[in-house]
Amino acid sequence: MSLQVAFRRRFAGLSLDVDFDAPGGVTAIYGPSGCGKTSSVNAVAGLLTPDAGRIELNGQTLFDAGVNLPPNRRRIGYVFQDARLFPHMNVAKNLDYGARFAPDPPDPATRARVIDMLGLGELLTRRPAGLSGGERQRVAIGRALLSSPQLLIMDEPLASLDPARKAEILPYLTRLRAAGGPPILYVSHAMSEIAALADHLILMAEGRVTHAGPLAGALADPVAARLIGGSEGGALLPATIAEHSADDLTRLDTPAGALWLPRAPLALGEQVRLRILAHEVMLSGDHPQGLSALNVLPAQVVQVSSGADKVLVQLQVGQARLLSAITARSAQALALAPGAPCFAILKTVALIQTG
Ligand SMILES: Nc1ncnc2c1ncn2[C@@H]1O[C@H](COP(=O)(O)OP(=O)(O)OP(=O)(O)O)[C@@H](O)[C@H]1O
Repeated sequence: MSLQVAFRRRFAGLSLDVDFDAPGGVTAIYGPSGCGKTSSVNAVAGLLTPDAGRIELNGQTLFDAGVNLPPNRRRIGYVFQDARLFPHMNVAKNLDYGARFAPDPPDPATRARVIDMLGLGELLTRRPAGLSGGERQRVAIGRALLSSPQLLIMDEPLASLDPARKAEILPYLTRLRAAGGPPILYVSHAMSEIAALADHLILMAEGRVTHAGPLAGALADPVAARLIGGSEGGALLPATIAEHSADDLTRLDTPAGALWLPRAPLALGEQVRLRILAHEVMLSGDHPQGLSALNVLPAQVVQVSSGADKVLVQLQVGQARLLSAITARSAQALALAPGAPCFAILKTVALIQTG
């Protein structure tokens, strides 16, 4: 898949000047409220007409001077924050409504696979009013998938759900990604969702793209981490479940080396992601002794980035880049400079299931 987006649109309160490419997989769009995320995906879907620009999907021009393909001819599935199901139709009919717009409607096996993947089999005869918010969102995702889209847009699909429902539905989205579903443009305020799902990250602020690139690289990059803000920066590593030990620990093989976590109820060989937030990584000049931390890794400083609050230190650890957030006082005491050897002490490592 290739999506190229470049457009301008002036509103009374904001001028949008958006330019990004989405190469395939899941591309997350992240940024503060009102920065133009929804407007950007609406321009791709054909729900917002730019003042000027060009939008191209898989070589087909969706928008350009003299071209403005209507939404129903763009072959884009859209999942909104609220499910927007037809209240008078049962789940099966809502799902099949999606297929009406497919130029090559899904065969019964594909329909059955989508129903199975989203756990909709038990719900087919129910009306939307009798479904939970999470169930309604699963139906909305199924309906969008059955329209055989070239691209799926999800705009804050979990935002209206409570934490329990969010946790329930996220595995369906990771499964969709793992099953090689259509490429997805995923708008979200929640970096935890993005860390579980996305391959690429687009950061926006005040109507513009401020960073675009692979997600893992952005999270471990001091400049992008500051744009993301808060305490969301830190490495995201692919990992494989490698060993369960007799003393209830699990070893994971990662590009940063082997890491030990409390026993994870996952099969050997399973692929997961690990999120190591910058403020969970301490640094030491020498190999620390007598520490309870399970994971202490030899590292080399790549760059030191001072900001208004913390100092962000990017580290090379094995084949991976990690980020550590420390105080200016600690950075000075450790005399950190590019190339300096040190030890990274990982206080917490979060395991994210991705399949
Ligand atoms: N139809 C419109 N008419 C006028 N202004 C609009 C319109 N649509 C969007 N805007 C302006 O564009 C800004 C960006 O809106 P948009 O919904 O794209 O932001 P967002 O990043 O998705 O925000 P949120 O995270 O709160 O959903 C809005 O604050 C508003 O000022």
